[in-house]
Amino acid sequence: MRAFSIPMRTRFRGLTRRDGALLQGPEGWGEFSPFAEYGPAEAARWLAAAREAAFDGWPAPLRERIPVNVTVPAVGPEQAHRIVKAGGCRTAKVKVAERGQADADDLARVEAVRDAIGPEGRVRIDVNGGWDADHAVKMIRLLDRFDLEYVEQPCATVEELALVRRRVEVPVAADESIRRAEDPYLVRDAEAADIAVLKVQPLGGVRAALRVAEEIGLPVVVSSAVETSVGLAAGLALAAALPDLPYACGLATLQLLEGDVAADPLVVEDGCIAVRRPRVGEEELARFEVDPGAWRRRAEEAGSA
Ligand SMILES: O=C(O)CCC(=O)c1ccccc1C(=O)O
Ligand SMILES: [Mg+2]
Repeated sequence: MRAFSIPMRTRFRGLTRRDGALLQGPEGWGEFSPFAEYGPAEAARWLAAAREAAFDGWPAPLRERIPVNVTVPAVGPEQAHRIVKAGGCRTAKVKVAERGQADADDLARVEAVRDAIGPEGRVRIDVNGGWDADHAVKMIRLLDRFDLEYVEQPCATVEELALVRRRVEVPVAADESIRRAEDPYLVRDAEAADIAVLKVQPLGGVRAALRVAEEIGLPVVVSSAVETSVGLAAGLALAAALPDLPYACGLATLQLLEGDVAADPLVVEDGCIAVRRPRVGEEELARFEVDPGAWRRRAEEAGSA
């Protein structure tokens, strides 16, 4: 097992570095990078995803290129504009409702992103459960001045998502209500979302995520957990194996990191990422490598959870 710690270009989800481990097996490399606050039971699914990548490989791809969105952290409007222009994507996902910021900050950021991407581009927002239902309805209606493709996880609970979905025109996507839920199908049963955001590591691998996609019966957006090219490759494999892929995926997150462990990183070309498995480069890894001891212990704990 090898371990890495890569600085983030801008703070994201309160993170300033992305830490994780890499395991190698006959099929290639797998990434194990659960967030620091996750316990062994939750981390066990992330470990299963890494083991699948290294030892089992993935189902055959149905497509070669995956359209992706540029991810815009909760930065000021000028920086948001620059990120979208540099991203080269026709879809942008904008983080809103950051703790310590005001509604006016969200309005200014989304306005700048719409301006940067142009009238033909798509703009979606991700609230990470930061609003209560009444505030969500108010903010979604305000922000829809800039024409929203959908709103991801406007509120924390499935009940609130269902309430908001009935009160706004903008489609609702569920993320945390699927990947961190005991029962991901509550969203389906409560008719709480129009779209399912699926992430490979939190769901326990590409095959596990494909089963969720099939069972949940909603259009899927594959998104990353801010991973190196090794973890992103698993997201691409999922996006490539889904029977339908109507939306751009949130896999352009290498742009959020200062560097990568791959010799041939998964970069965006013409708004898409090519479906392939990059090689871990010794020189690239060396820039960010840390002692793997803590990650070995974390994997052991997760393995026996
Ligand atoms: O979807 C994207 O564009 C990037 C991925 C992303 O936003 C994310 C990354 C790590 C943890 C949570 C999330 C999230 O979608 O909420
Ligand atoms: Mg999200």
